[in-house]
Amino acid sequence: MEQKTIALIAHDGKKPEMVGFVKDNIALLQNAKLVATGTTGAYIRQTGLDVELKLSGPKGGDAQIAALAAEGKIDAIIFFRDPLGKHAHEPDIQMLMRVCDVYNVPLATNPATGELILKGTL
Ligand SMILES: O=C(CO)COP(=O)(O)O
Repeated sequence: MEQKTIALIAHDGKKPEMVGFVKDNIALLQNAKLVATGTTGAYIRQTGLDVELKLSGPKGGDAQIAALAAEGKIDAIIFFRDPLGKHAHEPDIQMLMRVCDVYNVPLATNPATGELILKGTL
């Protein structure tokens, strides 16, 4: 079976939750190729997993991941947004979610859905 590609993204207020999610699901995630926005990816690397780092979200990382999704190069996106925060790159965030809907790419925005997606994808 071909290796699946999972994108992982978390806003600052959600990075601890993302690291916890990755640790809880490390056995599944080890089977995948991982790609992440820059700062999220740096945290995930600390768990020992190999992850390709894109630019930081506010510097275009969300847009890079959206482009990969549009090209059919991503099997699922796990994106823990901070519902309490305001973001200068909000248009990029909306664009990423829109691209997921255009191309029917599974998108989880919380750990409960993220776990279901990992179990169904990996
Ligand atoms: O801003 C982000 C998603 O919108 C995440 O970017 P970082 O992982 O670089 O913090």
